[in-house]
Amino acid sequence: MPTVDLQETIPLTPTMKALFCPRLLQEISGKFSWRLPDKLDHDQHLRRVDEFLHLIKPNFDVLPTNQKNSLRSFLYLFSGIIGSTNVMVKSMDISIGSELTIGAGTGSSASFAVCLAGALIQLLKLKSSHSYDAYYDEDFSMTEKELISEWAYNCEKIMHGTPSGIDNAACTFGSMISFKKGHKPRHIDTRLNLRILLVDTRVTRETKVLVAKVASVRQRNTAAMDHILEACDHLANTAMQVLVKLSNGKCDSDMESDYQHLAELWDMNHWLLGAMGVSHPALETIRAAARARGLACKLTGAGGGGYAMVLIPPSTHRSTVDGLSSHLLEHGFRVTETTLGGAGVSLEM
Ligand SMILES: Nc1ncnc2c1ncn2[C@@H]1O[C@H](COP(=O)(O)OP(=O)(O)OP(=O)(O)O)[C@@H](O)[C@H]1O
Ligand SMILES: C[C@@](O)(CCO)CC(=O)[O-]
Repeated sequence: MPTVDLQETIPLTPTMKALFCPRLLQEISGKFSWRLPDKLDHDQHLRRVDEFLHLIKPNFDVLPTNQKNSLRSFLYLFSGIIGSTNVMVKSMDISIGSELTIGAGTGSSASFAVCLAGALIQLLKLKSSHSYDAYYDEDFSMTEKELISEWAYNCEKIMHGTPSGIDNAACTFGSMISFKKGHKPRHIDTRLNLRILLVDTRVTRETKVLVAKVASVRQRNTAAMDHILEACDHLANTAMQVLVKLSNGKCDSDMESDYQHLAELWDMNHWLLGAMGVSHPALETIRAAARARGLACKLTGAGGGGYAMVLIPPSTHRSTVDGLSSHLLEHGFRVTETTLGGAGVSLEM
């Protein structure tokens, strides 16, 4: 795992002895299957993983949090998925890379877990198929994607404590999704080329810590915070309507006003997040530079540093985007021009 500067050799037979055959939740009988990630006794399985890691790595507690969580998630998924089958596993090399900055609000933990769960499920498919070619070119089915997302959600619990499930859903299904905790993600078919500047503040932070901070602000100011959260919900719903309109729109002048409306919602969302206490001086510096050029800018993920996103409507002059990028680069930020709505989990073999 070069991204977290970790190279480990994990003994296979002791892993199988200690962690294979995960248990179902107490109230459910039968044998655990990798097809039922939500029925796994998460706490018990994670406890076994932690005990095993302390056994094979006596210095486990002094490792950096990044490395600890990556190892815990890896063993959790490997034993949870492969260890619930009678597929024979042999020694293997697994290497996981990423282009994302870790702990910066672009869901690197979910993307890591989604890729790993996808790879392990594909390995199971290849191992349990009689013909090696049977699954060679096939991508994941919708049911498989749902399982990948659920496994990744379990890993997010290891990383974040109380994740909503939005990051694993976005990483798995790609495109754009409408998401509310506890509900199935809804796919929005926008066919939009929504351009953004993704700006890395280079201020690292931990999502778990920020989420806990918001929870404590809410505990002291419950009614006010609930109104802010409700306002965020309204903004998101309106933004979705605007995105759908933009995706179907044909008339340029309508499009321009829809983009302006989206920019307004973009800024309002940032201000509400700021009221919850998750902005940062570096994010405000980036926002000021974007504002000076008439562009909307908001924080992403849990805030507190990490990334800002500047919306670039199609009418924006190239010189405006280049001027903003140079300005931000000169101030030590990293800038990537990209579009929103990637492909989701997919196989390349
Ligand atoms: N390529 C990778 N290899 C190994 N571990 C990774 C990799 N990418 C992410 N991780 C794990 O994910 C953790 C980062 O999770 P964290 O939630 O703090 O950041 P994030 O997911 O980038 O931010 P956010 O959840 O706010 O979008 C790291 O501590 C590490 O354990
Ligand atoms: C900050 C948060 O909304 C996303 C982190 O990328 C937390 C969550 O939804 O679990």
